[in-house]
Parts: sequence; structure tokens; C-alpha cells
Amino acid sequence: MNPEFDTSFIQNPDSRPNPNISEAESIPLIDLSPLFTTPVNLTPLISEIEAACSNVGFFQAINHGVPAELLQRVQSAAKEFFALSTEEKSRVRRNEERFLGYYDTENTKNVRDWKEVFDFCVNDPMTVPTSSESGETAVQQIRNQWPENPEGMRDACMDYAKAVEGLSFRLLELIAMTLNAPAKRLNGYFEDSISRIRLNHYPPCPSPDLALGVGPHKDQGALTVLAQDDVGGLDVKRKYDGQWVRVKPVPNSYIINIGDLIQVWSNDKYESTEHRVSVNSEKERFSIPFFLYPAHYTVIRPVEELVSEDNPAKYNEFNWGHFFRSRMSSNFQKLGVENQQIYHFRKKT
Ligand SMILES: O=C(O)CCC(=O)C(=O)O
Ligand SMILES: [Fe+2]
Repeated sequence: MNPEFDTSFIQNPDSRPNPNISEAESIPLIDLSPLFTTPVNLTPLISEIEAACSNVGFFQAINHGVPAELLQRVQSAAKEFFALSTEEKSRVRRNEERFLGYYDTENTKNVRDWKEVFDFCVNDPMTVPTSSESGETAVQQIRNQWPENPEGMRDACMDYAKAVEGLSFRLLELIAMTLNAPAKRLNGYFEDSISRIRLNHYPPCPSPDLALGVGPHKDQGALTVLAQDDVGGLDVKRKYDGQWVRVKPVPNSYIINIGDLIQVWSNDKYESTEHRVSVNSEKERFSIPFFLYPAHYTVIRPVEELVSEDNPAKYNEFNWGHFFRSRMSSNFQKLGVENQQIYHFRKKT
């Protein structure tokens, strides 16, 4: 991809990146080895995760159990794939109906992102509602589209997907325990999960002061498990002072952040954190987020263990598939209206 820099990439002045951003004190580092150690004692780990989710909404996980070789295979495949000609990549181009595959004109909140992506679902095919309208019940199946080249990309991606999905379930169980719920309280929502993985490529950008790789946003799913390379560019909005901080790349780690659904399940004990991707004029950057998404028919409401007369549910229940679909359409085209956000489901007090 070599997009010509045009005005569609220009961020509003208040969203533009800060060239002097700090990497200090960004997000906590959490060692997940207690998950793999016997005798099992998860209590200190659960407290660390609870603090990270409450204070930051993000952490970096080390000793996570995903074999490095699986990630390296996908990273190599991604590099080879994005180096192909636009013509060849376009053979697996996504469209509004078939929204898995290659794409280079995505918008975040109506501004174009400086990136190209390749999306695939973990459980192929994935079933989603055809419309974001809450009254509509029709569904459709969306299949992965795999390129001919590089050879082996499909296997590399699917082997990786299974391993990182396993990690995401372990994290979900730890998070459920921080909500005083049984470990497996949330797992049932994921039997027909529509989780997906995105391969991101951010080419060097001629105007990194005006554009972003991904504009400021919150992830809409349950949680995200992100692998980034050593270039850096992910910025997180710090909760206590609203400052953007750059997440320092840590070798062999994953960046975990909670999404909008955990915010609702937790009845606002946790808040999903705004983040964005800055780009630079010299280096290209690659990243691979895994988005943990429930089955489309899941009804989202605060977990009952947290709701009481003193702490009533703060959200009206809503259907995940419709919420997913509405965001999908607004990322695909500039709608000229505000995207659907989780606070739209908040109960009026
Ligand atoms: O590339 C990154 O570091 C993060 C990407 C991201 O936030 C997203 O795709 O939702
Ligand atoms: Fe994100």
C-alpha cells in the first residue's frame, strides 16, 4: 500500500498525536506464570489483574504460555502478505457484506486510518446478524478469505488463533474472579464466538503529526490480546490525568486490554480505555490484535453477582451482534454521524 496522503487522513486538532509522548509509567507488567505453576495459587495474580483493570484498563502479560514460534510464523506471513502488490492483495479484499479479508481504507470515528489490515475469524464461518437494527433477526455466515500467497498463511494464522484464544479464556476466567463470580461465569457466552484476529500494517507516514494509524477508540468486545513488534506506537489514555502514554514494547509479551463488554459485565467497576496508534515517518510497524467476541446472540448485561439493590444495573441489556454490526458499518464508510458507543446503553438516572 502506498496511499497518497490526502485530507481524509487528517485528525481533528484535539486528536493529533504528540511527538514528545512519554513511555514512562505506561501500563503494568503482569507475570502470568502462576497459571502454569503447581500448587496453584492465583490469589496474588487476581489482585494484580484487578488493580490493572481498575486503574488502567491495560496491562502487558509475560510468561503467558503462547509458544513464540506460533507468533513468529504469523508475523512472517503478515510481512510477506502486505509486501504483495495491491492488485494481488485485492483478490481477498473485504466488502461491506463479506467483511473478512484485506482492507486499506478503514475509518475510526469518521477519519481514515493510516494502515492496511487483514481480518480473519477464529471459528470459520462466523454467524452475525445481517443488520444492526435491534428488531432484525436475520443472520448470515461470513467466511474467511485466504490469499494464495504466502503459502501456509492460513495454517500459520489458524494455529496461532487457537493458542491465543486459549490465553484469552484464561484471562477471562481471571477477570471473572475479580468480579467475585465463579471463574467460568462468562465462558458460556463464547461457544459460538465470533472472535477475530487482525493483522495490522502501518506503513511509514509522510505526516505523522497529522494522521494516526488508528484513531482514538475503545475496543468493543470482551478483551483484546495484542502482539506488537519492537517499533512502538500504541498510545493509551491514562485515566488519572487524561494524558496519552506510549506503551513500550516488551519482548515476548502480550498487551491485554478490557473492552466495552467487560465494562458492562462489571457494571462499571472497570472501564474500557481509550487508545490509538501513532505512526512515524521512518519505520513501518506490524501488530496483531486478537479480539475476544461472544456469540452474536449473546445478551449483554451486568453480571448478577455484582448487581444488588444498593448497586443496581447501570446498563440496559442489549444484543452483542447488533452492537458489533453497527460498529462494523461505521468503520467501513463515513456515516457522518456519531458511532454507536457503549454509553448509549447506559440507564438514564
Ligand atoms: O496496533 C496496535 O497497537 C493497536 C491496534 C488497535 O487498537 C485495534 O486494532 O483496535
Ligand atoms: Fe483497539
